[in-house]
Amino acid sequence: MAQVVSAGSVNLCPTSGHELRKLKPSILPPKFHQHPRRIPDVRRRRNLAPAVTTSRLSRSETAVLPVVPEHLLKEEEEFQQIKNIHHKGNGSASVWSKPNERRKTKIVCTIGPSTNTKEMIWKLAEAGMNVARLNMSHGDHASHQKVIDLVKEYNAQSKDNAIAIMLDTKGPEVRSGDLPQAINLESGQEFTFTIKRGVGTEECVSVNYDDFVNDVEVGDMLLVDGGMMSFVVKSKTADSVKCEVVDGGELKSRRHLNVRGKSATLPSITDKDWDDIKFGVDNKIDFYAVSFVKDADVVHELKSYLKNCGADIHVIVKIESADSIPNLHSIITASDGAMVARGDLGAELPIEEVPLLQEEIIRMCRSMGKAVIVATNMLESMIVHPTPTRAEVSDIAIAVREGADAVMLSGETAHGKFPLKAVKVMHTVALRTEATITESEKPTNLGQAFTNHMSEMFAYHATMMSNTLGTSTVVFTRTGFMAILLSHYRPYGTIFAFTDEERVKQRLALYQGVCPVYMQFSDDAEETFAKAISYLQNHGMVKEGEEVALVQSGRQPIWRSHSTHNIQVRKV
Ligand SMILES: Nc1ncnc2c1ncn2[C@@H]1O[C@H](COP(=O)(O)OP(=O)(O)O)[C@@H](O)[C@H]1O
Ligand SMILES: C=C(OP(=O)(O)O)C(=O)O
Repeated sequence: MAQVVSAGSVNLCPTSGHELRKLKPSILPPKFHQHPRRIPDVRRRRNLAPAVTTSRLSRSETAVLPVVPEHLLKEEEEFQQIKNIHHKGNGSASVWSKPNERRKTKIVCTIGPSTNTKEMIWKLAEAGMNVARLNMSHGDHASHQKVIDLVKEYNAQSKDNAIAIMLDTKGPEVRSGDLPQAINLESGQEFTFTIKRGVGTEECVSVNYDDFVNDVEVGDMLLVDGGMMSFVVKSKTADSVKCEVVDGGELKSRRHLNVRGKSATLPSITDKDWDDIKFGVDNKIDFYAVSFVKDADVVHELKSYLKNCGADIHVIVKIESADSIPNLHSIITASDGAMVARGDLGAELPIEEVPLLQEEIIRMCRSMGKAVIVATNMLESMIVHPTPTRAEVSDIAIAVREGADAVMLSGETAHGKFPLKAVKVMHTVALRTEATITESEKPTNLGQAFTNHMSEMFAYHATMMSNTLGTSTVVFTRTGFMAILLSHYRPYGTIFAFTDEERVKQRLALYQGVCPVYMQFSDDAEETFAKAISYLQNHGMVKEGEEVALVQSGRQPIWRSHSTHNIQVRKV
């Protein structure tokens, strides 16, 4: 924690007094306008969903409008428009029953004591989980192995659904030690953190990081559990840090410990992480989520290790360290995607920076064609309550509107009381929000190099074509590359990605708008197209007479010797 955020261009945050790197001027989140309205009669008569109609307004428009007949009319128009968009996005929405096929934004679920059984994995998958996350900060290899085996078993027996597996490294995180039982700490009382092992009393608890005493200074603010409790450092000895409790609460075992404005001076990948990474290679998992990445070097190191092992595992960088912010661009460039890990991010940096960083990271990933996940506290209250707060619902809607590939559940599914309800809420909110998105920001640098990148040109034009006609897109891919590229253009319709690799099918489960399907390709392109279309028809994913945009391109186009790259419209 010796590296205070300091070098480079620094901006003194006037309200918090913390030193912050100057972020790019942020584009404020789009403003929404909610009419305090009655449900118009016409909607009631037609038995339409009594949903509040949201619409994008320019910033200059006023916030609240009185309800007059014109507005009711406009409201009905807006509602119809949304219905049409919904229809455009999902040509056959009415005949689909499975949540995963219609929702575009994916759901990552952390698996823990509440969900690590066969019954719960199956139920989570059916409720809408797309990615199972294993947090290596908890559990052991045997318990994670059991979950991996169960997810693979689910995938093997499920013909029309796939769950990706993400292994989240513990990283150089600083945690308090084990306690025989939770202790209550009152504001104003003294409390000590020590680097001595095995201490867990009412007055003092161990910290798992030997340089803790060297890294913190008198006056530093310590945050426990992402800021649920805070302490100010009063004095230090050779092995202990004496603090005063600022915001008290219940201290449980193995809680996160952050020092405001500082990152731990530890390597991003620790010995334990390398051990866990090898465990991931042995189990052919799909993604690593790498904790506390501070620069691109660590991503290069991991990628070259994976290459040497011949492992096809994608690397998602967790943006949670103060030190990562100045290196965001190079870190994301080196990776396959990023996770906005808001828990630690909001502890290392002032919390008011978190929404701005979330927007900036999503924008950056989108512009670079990388996956992006928004994580932590999304439905936190549902760990103990069966319904979410309205603020949590809004938080999910914002991440969806900002264009995240996926939203994540942590404690809600790992140790919460209502894991299935949490997934259902996330599913419903994402689906409802997606139906109101009229146009999404197009990737800025994708498509600029059309002359060099045939695939990008095809992805761009296939998207334009499917959006204009209101069709789904059907793509054939061996590596997943073309499906991922299409996903970054965010077509309104679903991307049905046919692949002859089970691993690729599983990985594509993370990507926004992609519905992966395993299918063996035949040597004949026409025969394969026909097989794919009849698969979609048989599964109720497209209807007879409907058009689909068919894409045959990518880095390794299939049937290249027989036919050229092409996009075409086919009638089912
Ligand atoms: N594999 C596991 N075994 C036991 N408990 C777990 C596991 N995964 C998660 N949890 C519990 O769920 C909580 C929330 O999960 P997560 O946000 O991933 O963890 P953390 O914030 O501790 O890194 C954890 O603090 C822990 O109590
Ligand atoms: C996702 C996060 O990481 P972890 O759950 O490992 O603390 C976070 O800090 O928000």
